[in-house]
Amino acid sequence: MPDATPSSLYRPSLSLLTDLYQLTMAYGYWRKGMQDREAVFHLYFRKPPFAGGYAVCAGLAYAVDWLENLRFTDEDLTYLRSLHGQKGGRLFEEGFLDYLRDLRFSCDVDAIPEGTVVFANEPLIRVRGPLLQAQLVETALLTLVNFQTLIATKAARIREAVGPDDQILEFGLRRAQGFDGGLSATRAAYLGGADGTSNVLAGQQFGIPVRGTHAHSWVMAFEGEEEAFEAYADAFPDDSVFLVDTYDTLEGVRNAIKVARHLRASGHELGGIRLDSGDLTYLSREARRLLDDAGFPAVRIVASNDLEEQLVTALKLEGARIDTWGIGTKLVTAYDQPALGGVYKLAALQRADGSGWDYTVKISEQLAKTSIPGVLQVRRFFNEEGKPVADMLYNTAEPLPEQLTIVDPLDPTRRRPVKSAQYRELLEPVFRQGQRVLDLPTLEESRQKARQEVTSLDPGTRRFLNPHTYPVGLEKSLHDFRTQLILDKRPQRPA
Ligand SMILES: Nc1ncnc2c1ncn2[C@@H]1O[C@H](COP(=O)(O)OP(=O)(O)OP(=O)(O)O)[C@@H](O)[C@H]1O
Ligand SMILES: O=P(O)(O)OC[C@H]1O[C@H](OP(=O)(O)OP(=O)(O)O)[C@H](O)[C@@H]1O
Ligand SMILES: O=C(O)c1cccnc1
Repeated sequence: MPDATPSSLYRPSLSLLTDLYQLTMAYGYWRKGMQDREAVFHLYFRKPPFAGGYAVCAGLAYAVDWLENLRFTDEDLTYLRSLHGQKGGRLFEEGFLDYLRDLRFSCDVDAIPEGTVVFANEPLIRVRGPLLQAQLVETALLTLVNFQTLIATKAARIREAVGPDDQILEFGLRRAQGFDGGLSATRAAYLGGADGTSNVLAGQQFGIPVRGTHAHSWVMAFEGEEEAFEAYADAFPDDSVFLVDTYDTLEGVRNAIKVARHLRASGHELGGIRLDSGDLTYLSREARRLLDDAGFPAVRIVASNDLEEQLVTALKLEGARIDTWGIGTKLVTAYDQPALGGVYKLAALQRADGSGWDYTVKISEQLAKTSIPGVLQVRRFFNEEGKPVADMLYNTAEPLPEQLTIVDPLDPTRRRPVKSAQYRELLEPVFRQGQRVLDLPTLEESRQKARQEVTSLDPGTRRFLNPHTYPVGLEKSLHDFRTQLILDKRPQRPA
């Protein structure tokens, strides 16, 4: 059994970061000579997370990196060579491993940029290219995009709850789903709206500002609380935030004020105090009063303790005086919905004789789960004020009619003729024949985009409770075509 340590997991090749069935299907396509049939797949989710009205897409930078580095190394191939089936025979023949050794990603990829607000059924990524390759990348794309989109959305909701001015610090690493869960969650949390993190590796890797206070153990390691605060202030005279709740919170605030006076006498100012238990509304109000009365109105109040967006909303409504929100577990684990159910579905396959597309559809008993055929693009329409009003999915391989009508895929009687002249195509070219054609935005740019996109939404779509469903529909000729395809594929059983 090879030893795997965190550092050995970050390896030159992550091409085996996939489900076995992607490789068995690849082998099967190769044996059948189908590997180069052109195919189109879409990655999308069917419901925004957290019963919300939107999601903030994230993870594309990781996905692009994974695709650019897709290579089967000798080490990967040695492992694949060692795999055997139930009866002891080798799973993959040598010729296939040679094929994998020479494989170079050659698909076209179009994607919605990180930080964009997205809705159910919209392809976040479209992969078009040789069937074997377009299928092979499914699992990695899903694992990278599903998780980061989930966490970026959670962070955006927390930003909505705290408002534009307070600071959000992400403190989740210790409770994250493993070490990469921690690292990618920090990135996505920052993209979605956090201002900083306690995660030092994320600071180094992504340039996210690192921030922090100290633990209860710091106070417990000294004779008394005041002595502990003095010692911390001595080490960080301009960067101290004292955790005041180890023994008695308001007594802790008084001790913090004493040390703040000493700091001021030597030309420094206390940065803040942190509350980590008890009634955060009452304690923050009392702490604010004590600090203000003592002449320290600029000392910030940080609060932590299992916070999430609903609790933050409640604390705000109760009149809590909190300036910085330290949020860990419930942000980085997306506690109330730990997975986004994004899927990756085949939508079109070039005919064997190369004479055009055969469109494909996965039928389900639930209409919401029936896939959408085509080579899809998402067009977002805006009103005169530049606010998004509706999104339309359409098939780029077919001509568009003059007059556009959007049909709700779940209720085809709900239709909207398109009036707005302003629109944007959401999917942008990222790879052409395996070569990257897009310079990715910086994390900072994606973060700013996320905020601007969320604030451009209607308040009804932004609210937490029973949000308004933003209109996303199929262009009518796509809807008609899909309906006919479903009728053709579904067995017509006699009553
Ligand atoms: N004013 C408030 N309104 C609603 N919930 C609050 C309020 N103040 C704190 N909470 C939340 O109540 C929960 C319980 O907090 P509390 O400090 O009583 O328990 P605890 O975390 O077990 O404390 P300790 O860390 O001392 O063991 C936490 O999730 C906290 O964020
Ligand atoms: O509550 P979260 O949103 O997950 O935020 C992170 C929590 O992690 C720390 O607690 P922990 O008890 O691990 O250590 P401590 O001694 O520093 O409080 C910190 O005090 C927060 O309460
Ligand atoms: O710096 C902090 O206050 C911190 C860091 C990690 C977890 N909880 C708090």
